[in-house]
Amino acid sequence: MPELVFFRRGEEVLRVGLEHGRVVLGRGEQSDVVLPDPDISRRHVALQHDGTRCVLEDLSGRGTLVSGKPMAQGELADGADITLGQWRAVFRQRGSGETDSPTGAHRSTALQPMTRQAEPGQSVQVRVKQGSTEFIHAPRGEGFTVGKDPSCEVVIQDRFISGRHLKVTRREGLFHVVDLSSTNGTFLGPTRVFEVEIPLNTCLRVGETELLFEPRTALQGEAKRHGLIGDEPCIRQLMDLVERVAPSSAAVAVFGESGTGKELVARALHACSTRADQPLIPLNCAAISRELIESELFGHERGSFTGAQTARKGAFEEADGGTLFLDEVGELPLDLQAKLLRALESGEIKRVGASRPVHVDVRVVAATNRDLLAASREGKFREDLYYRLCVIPLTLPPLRNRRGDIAPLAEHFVRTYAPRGQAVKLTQAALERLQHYAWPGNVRELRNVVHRALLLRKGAMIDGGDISFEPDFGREPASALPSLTELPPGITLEQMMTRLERQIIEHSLRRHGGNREKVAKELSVARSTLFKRLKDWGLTREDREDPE
Ligand SMILES: Nc1ncnc2c1ncn2[C@@H]1O[C@H](COP(=O)(O)OP(=O)(O)OP(=O)(O)O)[C@@H](O)[C@H]1O
Repeated sequence: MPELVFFRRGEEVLRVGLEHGRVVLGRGEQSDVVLPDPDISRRHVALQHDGTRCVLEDLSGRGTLVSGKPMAQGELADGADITLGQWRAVFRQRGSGETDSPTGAHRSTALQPMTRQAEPGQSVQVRVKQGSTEFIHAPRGEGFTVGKDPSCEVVIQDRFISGRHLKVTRREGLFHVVDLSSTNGTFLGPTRVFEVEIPLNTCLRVGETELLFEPRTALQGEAKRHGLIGDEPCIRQLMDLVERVAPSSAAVAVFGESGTGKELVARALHACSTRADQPLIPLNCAAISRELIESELFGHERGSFTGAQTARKGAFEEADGGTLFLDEVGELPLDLQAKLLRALESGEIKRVGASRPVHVDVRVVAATNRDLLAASREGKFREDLYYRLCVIPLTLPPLRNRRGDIAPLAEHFVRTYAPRGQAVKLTQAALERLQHYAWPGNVRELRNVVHRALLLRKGAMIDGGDISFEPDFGREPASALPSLTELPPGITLEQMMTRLERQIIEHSLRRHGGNREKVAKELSVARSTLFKRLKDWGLTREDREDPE
């Protein structure tokens, strides 16, 4: 196909295929190819190709320079060099074949509309869209690279894009895009571009991915989309990182004290990834008995152990194509750690009792509130597994180190738990009480405190006096179980039962020095049930762990 190759400052910038029909070049937005240059007329020149000949028609009234001579109208020779302000366009009768989609006369290819430039200092973002999934990259600094390689600021898993595909630099309200010699090219509309300046609200295509440059929406809004509230710089940075690393398949380890939101981060990673329409399978390694954990992870064949009456898929197979969230990964027994490592390295798993392995495509996100490196020094966690899980480490700071998030989180939980139709508010005194507390159980504890205050409040608002904190487990002297008359009046039977259940469990935990195995045995409840209760009540801090 014939084509026009555009150069600026001696560099090839873009190619436009010339189909049959008329293509108008000019400064005005109505032109088929828009060239931002004050020396160019709104509609400067038209090219008409009839399949064999290409005829140029000057529309500027001043004549268009073709190979150094002004031309009003005439046939273009192969290699004719058209001067257009600071641009040059060379006509090639036989294109290089790289322009696989032409710029047609009736399909406006607005290469560089002059409108909607970003104001200096205006925050901008890039919306990365792949099919039904999308995520936001909020650039920091003046430039970023896009590609498959994890060293890029925007990492995209797309089989048609190169390791380092393109580079974007902000330049005077525009985005200067340079294709880094990618194999499959960078496209603006139907046109392959090599270097181009684009304004806001422009969409580039790389492989099967679209990059939309747009004004920044508040990150808080984006974070909220994944259920993560928080506007402290550490949380914004974390969300930024989540959005950057989500599209790759690299293993992510989320560190943080219990209740800081690790599972929420894992869900955000999944939601921002290209796997978002596939399952996210969470598995709590601490809540499953040692006997069952292998089968929960890898599945089992029928009859492989007593009680295995049917074959069953494990979490790895369930998560095939999606994400496996391994919560409390530090609790995994050593023999299972070896099997997990093998599965991660080979991409294959073997069901319990199976003779053959099966291939799985799973992205693993692990979370822990333990110092896994310290655990590996003590021989409790395999160091090689640590490095395999921790390709990208993310750390959630405890709530006491991001006090700016306490009020928005508390208000969020009030909205979540308030009776339908009631707009309950926290008074200043209540907010102050919340602000001055240490939050050993982090956001989960804040959630519980707010929920309790909402249930037990005396007035329409939640006041300082309605706030009560969880008893500091471990330091509270062992006490006998309370009598029912000590329970506050006006709460439902279900709430009373929950409260009583909690007190019984706490009491038992105290007596057994926090050993959950013993508590589960004494109260005849499954370890997983006990763990779930403790988690719901924010009682799973590391300092409350079983002394193993
Ligand atoms: N930033 C946040 N915004 C909104 N809700 C949050 C946030 N962080 C945590 N939560 C809420 O707090 C509770 C605990 O969060 P989550 O289960 O993700 O913590 P975790 O770190 O995984 O805890 P654990 O280590 O005990 O498993 C959940 O109800 C979660 O929705």
